[in-house]
Amino acid sequence: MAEIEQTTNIPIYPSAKTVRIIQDKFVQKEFLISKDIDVVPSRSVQCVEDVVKLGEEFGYPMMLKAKKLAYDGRGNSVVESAADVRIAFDSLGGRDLYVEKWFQYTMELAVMVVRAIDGTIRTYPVVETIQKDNICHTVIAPARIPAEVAERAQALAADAIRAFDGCGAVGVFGVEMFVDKDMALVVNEIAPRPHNSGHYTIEACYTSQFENHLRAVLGLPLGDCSLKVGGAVMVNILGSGTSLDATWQPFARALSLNGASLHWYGKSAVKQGRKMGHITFTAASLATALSISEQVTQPNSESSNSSDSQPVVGIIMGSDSDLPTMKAAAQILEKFEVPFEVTIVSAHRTPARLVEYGNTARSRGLKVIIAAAGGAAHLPGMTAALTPLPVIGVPIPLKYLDGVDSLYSICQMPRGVPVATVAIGNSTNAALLAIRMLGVADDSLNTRMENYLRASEQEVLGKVDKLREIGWKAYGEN
Ligand SMILES: Nc1cncn1[C@@H]1O[C@H](COP(=O)(O)O)[C@@H](O)[C@H]1O
Repeated sequence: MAEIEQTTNIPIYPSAKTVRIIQDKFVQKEFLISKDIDVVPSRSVQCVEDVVKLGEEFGYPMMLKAKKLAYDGRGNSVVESAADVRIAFDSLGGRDLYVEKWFQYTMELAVMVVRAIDGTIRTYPVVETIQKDNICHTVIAPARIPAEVAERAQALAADAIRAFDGCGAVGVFGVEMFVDKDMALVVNEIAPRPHNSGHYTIEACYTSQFENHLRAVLGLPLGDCSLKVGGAVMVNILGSGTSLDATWQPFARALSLNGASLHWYGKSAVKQGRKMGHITFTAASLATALSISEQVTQPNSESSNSSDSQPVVGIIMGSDSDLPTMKAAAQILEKFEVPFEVTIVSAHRTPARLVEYGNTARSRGLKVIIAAAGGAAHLPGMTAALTPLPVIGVPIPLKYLDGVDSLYSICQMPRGVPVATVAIGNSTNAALLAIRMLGVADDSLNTRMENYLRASEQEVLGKVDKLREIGWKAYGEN
């Protein structure tokens, strides 16, 4: 921060300098451990050899992290084994790095802490943070943990910030921690600033993290950090592809909900996975706040009020000439009463439509995509590259090469972008696999799948009886 001439008695918070001091101190585990703070062990590294040496001490996997500008899954890399060290190191090349020991956690918690100039410390409630793809998706306040654990978490967060006494650390800090299977707590990261896991405080607490930050650095009395509602759920809204319409969908749904407060950040461009805003749901109880939030986050689930016919499986095919092969998939989904949509998307003839379909599939509520194409069958692979949803590829047999060309171009995907490929022309199996995937979150589908398996077993056993009864000659004439 540039030098600012101090014209009043209001102290000026040297944020950039403090951030630097704290960052440097925090990566030295000895600093916090010497103050009896339980932290995930971490150590600064300068070169590949340093990382390899720590691999021997910490064991693999380990996290390699950049000291600065590492957030939302960026600026860090998992080191699976000694063989991965160089790749991981080079991927973060040229930055100040540290290595963190792998920690097997059962839950992630966060506590916002505010420290006044005179050293007074206040803690906000303990919240649960739920990450997907290394980005925080949901913050639940208060965390669904026993009171005794919450007390320990607040005390640990306060102690962690107290450890920086003497560094000029004033203002708001986000303390993130892991919970292990025995409910032990260790500090994972400290963000020396107002934090995403504290955004819920705007609507849910008497004094928001932002107001308390200002109060702290201006030397004013700190405000009340406690909840003024029964519960709050903060949901981050991430860019859905580059589509403003698709990204806006959760806001459109939240506009009609009581207890939903919308924050759109007004960023100039929508980018896939970028935080574009957040919505905080508050209510007299956490259960109610959660169920309101589900009307935005899971608009197709039973707990929300939306219609049952919202498609969860998308069947796409390169041409209408693929429909005779794909009919069987539609019939299976109909039989299992799984809502689905069918449309034509060609990777080569309608590339822009493919990008739009892939980028918006998830936000439109689809859970699985079945993609069919023949010949140079790039549709399934390109779709899998655009969406995190599972994609099942159906190779269509054409006049030449009997579908082997389609099979190879669908299943031979590069590492990192999987397509589950079924047998040539077997769209029935594609639909059955999609239903099994949906069964992970809907047990009634598993029951229906068991019945389906039993019915096909009975069908074969019936044939066995008939063959035995009438003999192979008569059976063959039937
Ligand atoms: N690979 C590809 C890209 N766009 C269409 N196709 C495929 O080309 C085949 C022949 O399409 P058509 O019958 O329309 O000529 C179809 O199997 C269709 O999936």
